[in-house]
Amino acid sequence: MANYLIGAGSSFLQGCSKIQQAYFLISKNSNIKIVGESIIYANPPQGCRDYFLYNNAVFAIKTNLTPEALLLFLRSVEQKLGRMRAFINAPRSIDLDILWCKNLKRASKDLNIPLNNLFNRSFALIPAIEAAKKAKIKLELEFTQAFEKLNIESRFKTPDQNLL
Ligand SMILES: Nc1ncnc2c1ncn2[C@@H]1O[C@H](COP(=O)(O)OP(=O)(O)OP(=O)(O)O)[C@@H](O)[C@H]1O
Ligand SMILES: Nc1nc2c(c(=O)[nH]1)N=C(CO)CN2
Repeated sequence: MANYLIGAGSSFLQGCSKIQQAYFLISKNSNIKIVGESIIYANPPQGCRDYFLYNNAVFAIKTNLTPEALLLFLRSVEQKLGRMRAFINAPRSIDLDILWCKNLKRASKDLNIPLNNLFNRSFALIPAIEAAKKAKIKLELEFTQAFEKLNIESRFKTPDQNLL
């Protein structure tokens, strides 16, 4: 069984519920065991010019599926939850990405592990570290080093803080 970290993001108003539904559908797959999860964060969009807040969370899982089979399964969950790909960075009901896998790397057009930009996207990195900690998964030093470079206060604002 391999340990993976799965990133979930939604830019819909009901983003939290999309992430909860994704969690539920993943937990129903008999080949996957969820072993930890982060809280659901509300973050300003990063790396794109959206106006709305995103919800983001990370699930730590154990599975025997190959990375390719896991990605196909995650795509099927996205479909079930109404994911459309109208254009690049289009508002998304749910985006599920393989962020990282213990002792495994991939670098092809269709699958990068760790996911490109994981280490400079605070919306993915912070919940990834949290989920791994809950699951007692030991992460590489690269995670701590990247975390220390983040300016967390300026990157994580709750909706209430944005009104100040
Ligand atoms: N680790 C990975 N997890 C998920 N998709 C990946 C991964 N590595 C490469 N991809 C590829 O990324 C492509 C784009 O995925 P998607 O449509 O979810 O993009 P996006 O959500 O618009 O952008 P982002 O990459 O920022 O999530 C897919 O075709 C997929 O094959
Ligand atoms: N905060 C946040 N920003 C983003 C996100 C996301 O999930 N959260 N996803 C993007 C495209 O994948 C682009 N920007």
